[in-house]
Formats: sequence, C-alpha cells, structure tokens
Amino acid sequence: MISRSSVDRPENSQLRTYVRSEVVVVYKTKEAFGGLSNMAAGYPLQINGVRILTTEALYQACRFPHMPDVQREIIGQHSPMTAKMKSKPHRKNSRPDWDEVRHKVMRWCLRVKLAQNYEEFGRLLLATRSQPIVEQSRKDDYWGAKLVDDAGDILVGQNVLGRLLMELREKLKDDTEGVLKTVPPLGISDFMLLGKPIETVTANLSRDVQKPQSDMF
Ligand SMILES: Nc1nc(O)c(N)c(N[C@@H]2O[C@H](COP(=O)(O)O)[C@@H](O)[C@H]2O)n1
Repeated sequence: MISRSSVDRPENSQLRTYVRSEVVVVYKTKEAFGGLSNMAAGYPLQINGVRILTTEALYQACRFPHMPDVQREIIGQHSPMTAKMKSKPHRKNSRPDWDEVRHKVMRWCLRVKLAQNYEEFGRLLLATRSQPIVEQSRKDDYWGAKLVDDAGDILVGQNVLGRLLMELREKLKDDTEGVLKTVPPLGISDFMLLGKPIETVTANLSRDVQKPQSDMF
C-alpha cells in the first residue's frame, strides 16, 4: 500500500492551532527563519536552463503552463511579491486542476529550492530541529496560519507550507547520499515552463544560464 503524506490526505485539511512561542515562525524574510519563506531572496533557481530568482516566482509560474508569456513576465520580476502580483490578473486562467495540484507543485518547488541551495537552505531547515514550522500570515490560513487573539499568541490555519517544510526537513535528515540534490519533474500533465516540458532539476547551477526576457533589455 502506498503511504500518503499528511499533507496529501483530505482529512488533514482541518485547521490547526499553534502557540506562537512554541514554534518556528516564518513571517518576515529578514527574521531568523525568513529564508524558509518563498518570498526570501538569495535562493536562486534554474529550470530548463532558465534563471528564476525566487521560489515564489517559480510557484506562481506553474499556474500557467499554457501561457508562456505570462510565465515569462512572472519569472522576469526581481521582487517575489511583484511576481505574485503579476500572476493575480490571470488567476482565473490558472491550469484547471490548480486547486488539486497546487500543494504538489509547492512540494516540488521546495525540493528545487533545496536541491539548488543545498548547503544554505538545508542548514536553515535543519536548524529548526524538530520544532513545528508555521508560516504566519495576515490573510491566508491555507498556506499559513493567522493570529486569532489580541495578545498575538495563537496561530490557526492549515499551515500547508509549514507542513511541507517539515516534511522536507525530515527527508533531509536522512539524506546521507545527497539524493535530494536531484528533483524529477512532477508527474502531472502539462508540467511546462516557457513552452517546454520541465526536465529533471539538478544541484549544479550552470553558468550558461538563459536570462528571463525582461533582463535582456
Ligand atoms: N501576499 C503574501 N504575502 C506574503 O508575505 C506571503 N508570505 C504570502 N504567502 C505566500 O504566497 C504563496 C501562495 O500564493 P497563492 O495565494 O496560492 O497564489 C505562497 O508562497 C505563500 O507562502 N502571501
């Protein structure tokens, strides 16, 4: 029998409650564990030879495999928040199965971030030891958890991003052979970037990187 991760099981979509002082909080990118955020700079990626500056840009681009021009605009942004904003007007045109696959896409994006930033991102993940990781969010209790009390002690949300980070951390603890330095493409239909199927991702960032179009002018 195939065992599914807690993030994949439908019964695990319930809200969870965390005491802020007892968890690793991911909130502002400049804070101690801010590098765990998809908005963090300094963890460059490369897919099919294309440079992508943040995990957020990669994740947002994955909404639009059938719209390479939109993908190009998203991954051409220097700011991760702007990359997210560029995807907003097109959200209604996200791949039709987006709600079913988005957590798998996020898991793959985090794998890519680790494979291509193995030392630095890996060190940060392992520094959380066995503590719960929670993305604090003002609005989003799917990827993160929201403060629900005036004192700012209690966070409630599905915390899917935090749970995927914990899942990856546990895999990393066992990764004595460096297996996580290679990431196969996700097994979903139309897993494409700029009109080409996404290939296996490896740790070695090539120097001969194709820059996003907006950097060329
Ligand atoms: N708006 C916003 N501001 C931040 O500071 C955030 N950390 C996030 N969360 C991230 O947004 C991504 C999900 O985007 P969708 O709403 O699914 O398009 C994901 O990376 C969250 O971690 N949002």
